[in-house]
Amino acid sequence: MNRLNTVKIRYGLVGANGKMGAEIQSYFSSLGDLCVLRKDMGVFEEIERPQVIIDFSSPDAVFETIELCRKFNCGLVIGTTALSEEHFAKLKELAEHVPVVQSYNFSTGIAILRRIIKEYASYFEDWDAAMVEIHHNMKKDAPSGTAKMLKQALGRDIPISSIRVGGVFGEHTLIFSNSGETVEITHRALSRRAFAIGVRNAALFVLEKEKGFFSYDDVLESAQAR
Ligand SMILES: NC(=O)C1=CN([C@@H]2O[C@H](COP(=O)(O)OP(=O)(O)OC[C@H]3O[C@@H](n4cnc5c(N)ncnc54)[C@H](OP(=O)(O)O)[C@@H]3O)[C@@H](O)[C@H]2O)C=CC1
Ligand SMILES: O=C(O)C1=N[C@H](C(=O)O)C[C@H](O)C1
Repeated sequence: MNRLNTVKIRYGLVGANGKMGAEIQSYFSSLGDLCVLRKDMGVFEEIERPQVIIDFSSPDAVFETIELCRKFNCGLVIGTTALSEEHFAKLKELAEHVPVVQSYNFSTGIAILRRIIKEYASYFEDWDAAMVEIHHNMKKDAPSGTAKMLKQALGRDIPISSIRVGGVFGEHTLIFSNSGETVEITHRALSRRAFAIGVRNAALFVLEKEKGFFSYDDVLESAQAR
């Protein structure tokens, strides 16, 4: 059996009643992990000290989440989007004491796409570029965190179109075009499980680190190095 699947994580969850909160609890429970702290709007249940806190909620919750990590002296995995510079500054302060993994997308496919973009962006230097991101109609922020992250990987400003429709879990298409041809690269999440798997990888990574600010790329690199 995979060694990592024998570890049972005792975790805290902020945004526990949300869509990602439900998916994380369902996936983590299937592997024997225990949710020992649950926080949501008007909800706070603490059973015992968590080894790691996971936050998929709202930017409004993040400062309190940081305080919780300080109180329990435990690491953080944060997927909440639309964070401000102040949020990042506070998360980095926290990372001086405990490990923090922050990513706007915990799917492996987006991590690969990001690497592809970084490596091949220069081939498209003279081409027009744009992005289209499609998400479910309950999503509060636009553009998506992933779109911002992919734009940063590309290293230039490009137009981003955001579409909110039905139950789409998350689609990102990067378009390169010149007068003669078009290249499109799409990533499509087929369920929220793709994110939950990455969140668990990140939680296991946090358990092995002392402190520091990490990306999901760091988590994947450390898994590849094993
Ligand atoms: N990094 C990644 O891989 C992914 C990131 N996300 C991001 O995760 C976040 C959550 O997404 P999703 O689960 O779809 O959203 P949901 O709205 O379904 O869930 C968020 C939950 O957090 C609660 N919440 C809101 N504000 C607070 C607060 N101040 N304190 C405690 N709880 C609060 C909400 O309560 P209420 O409904 O009452 O407001 C809700 O129950 C978003 O930022 C989203 O973009 C999503 C998927 C993947
Ligand atoms: O809110 C969502 O659903 C998602 N949010 C993240 C984002 O904003 O990029 C990741 C994923 O696309 C799903």
